[in-house]
Amino acid sequence: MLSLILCTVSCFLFIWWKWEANYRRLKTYKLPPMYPGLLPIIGHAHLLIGNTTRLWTTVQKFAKEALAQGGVITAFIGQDLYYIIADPEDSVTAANACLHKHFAYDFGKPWMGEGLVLASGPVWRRHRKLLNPAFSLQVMHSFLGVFNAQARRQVSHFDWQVGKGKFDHLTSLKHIALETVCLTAFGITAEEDKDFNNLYMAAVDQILNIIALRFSNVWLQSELVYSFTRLKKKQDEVIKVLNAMSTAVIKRKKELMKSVPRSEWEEQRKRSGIKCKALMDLLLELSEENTLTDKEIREEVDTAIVASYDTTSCLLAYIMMMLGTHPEAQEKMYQELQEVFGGSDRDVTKDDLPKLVYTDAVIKETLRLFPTGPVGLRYVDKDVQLKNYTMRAGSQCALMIYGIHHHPSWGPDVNQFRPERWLDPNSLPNQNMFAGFSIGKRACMGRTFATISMKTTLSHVLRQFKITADMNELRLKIDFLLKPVSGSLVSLDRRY
Ligand code: HEM
Repeated sequence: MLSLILCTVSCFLFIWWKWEANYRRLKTYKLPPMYPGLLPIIGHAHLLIGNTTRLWTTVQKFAKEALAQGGVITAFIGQDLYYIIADPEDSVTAANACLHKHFAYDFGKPWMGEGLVLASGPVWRRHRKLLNPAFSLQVMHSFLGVFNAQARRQVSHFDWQVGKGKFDHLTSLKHIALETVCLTAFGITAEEDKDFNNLYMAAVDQILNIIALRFSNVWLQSELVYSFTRLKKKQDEVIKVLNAMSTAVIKRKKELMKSVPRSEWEEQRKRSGIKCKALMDLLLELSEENTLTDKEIREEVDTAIVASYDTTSCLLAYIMMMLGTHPEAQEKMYQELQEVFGGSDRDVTKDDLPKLVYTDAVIKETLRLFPTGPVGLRYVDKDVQLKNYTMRAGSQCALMIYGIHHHPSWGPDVNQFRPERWLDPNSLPNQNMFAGFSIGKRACMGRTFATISMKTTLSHVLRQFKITADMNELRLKIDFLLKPVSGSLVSLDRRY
């Protein structure tokens, strides 16, 4: 017993000594101000422990402190030094210099492997270049037929709720968004088994929650400790469901391609209006050429599904709630739609898209206040010079997108929902101030996809319904993405 106590005390003293030595070494550099509440050994980790609602509160506090201290602060999580950056210029510098993702992204690798969001180094560079053509404006415009059809399906889902009071509109938005990515990026009809889709979407929610919990509860970061937990068992179950989706998508696409000769397939694609290769066609072509392995294809399919449907549906939910809370903004948007569509319920065309200026402002303003990806975490693999500090190689950095969006340069009404601020580009602070689709070389590849599909959905929904909501009811958490815990409720009345 005595030897066990002695052993535990010695281990503790050794860890403490190591932590102190590391801390004293780093303090010899000119560091940005330290966030209050530093404790020996664990640093600021105690502020992150708990559920992911608490994590969201802590992230907001870190961002506000960074802004109060001139844009950059530091914190320790265990031994790791973090540069927490809310200064827009420094964020761009850091985002472009540090292309390596933080180790927390590895927690998602049993699911998405080296897919674009998680990959680093040469794999990321190669895949980004290979997949880039699938996100061109031409490809996105060719999806407009599907976006319109899906927006009409969304309207018919919402029809059931008219006049019935508040309902949770996120579930329906998610279903339609999942179908949309299958129809566009993968060129297949979505899984018709509703139960399977529900199971899949629940599994996505669970895995994102698990990843966030592993980051915030630091003892779970050790693979050894984690392997003995119930959370790990849950993860294994959930991953089986997640992989079943990408396997089904690839299988269905391959069957579809086999059922018709190649020449006819190409002809069909031309007839469907898709002139360049959509993501799945490109992936399968790269597989035929042996440029990508089957495993890499599955990982990119997993990545594209979740990167697209979960983000766009959450943002659409926030936008509808914002419009429901701000009837004057909703009325302005409705007036714009009346002007562009001349009072008809016709489909959105590519010529309409640039005319939807106020709609675009509503999307950006909501994303500014509710950034779907509120923080980007990166590994600092070399010394990086910021405006006033040098980030040291071997440390970590947090790009505080939420902080950038609340920077004082936005003006005294920074916390208010005011889409009008986007209407005069000259009155906007510089372009680095908007980081809703992230910033720098690793910014979102699906920005155009997301913007066109959301504009199309909103154009159809707003022409049909008047929305009422109360944004104060919304409770948020960071499950990797900024997600509602509860209260994503709206009520709908028909316009006519
Ligand atoms: C409202 C919708 C969307 C928002 C707000 C959004 C936001 C973001 C953000 C913040 C990142 C950086 C993530 C990080 O560094 O951790 C990102 C990356 C990414 N997004 Fe999106 N996204 C959206 C929709 C989409 C869609 C529709 C697609 C695909 C069809 C997509 C594909 C990607 C990919 C592939 C990356 C990784 C890029 C890289 O690391 O090189 N996103 N997105």
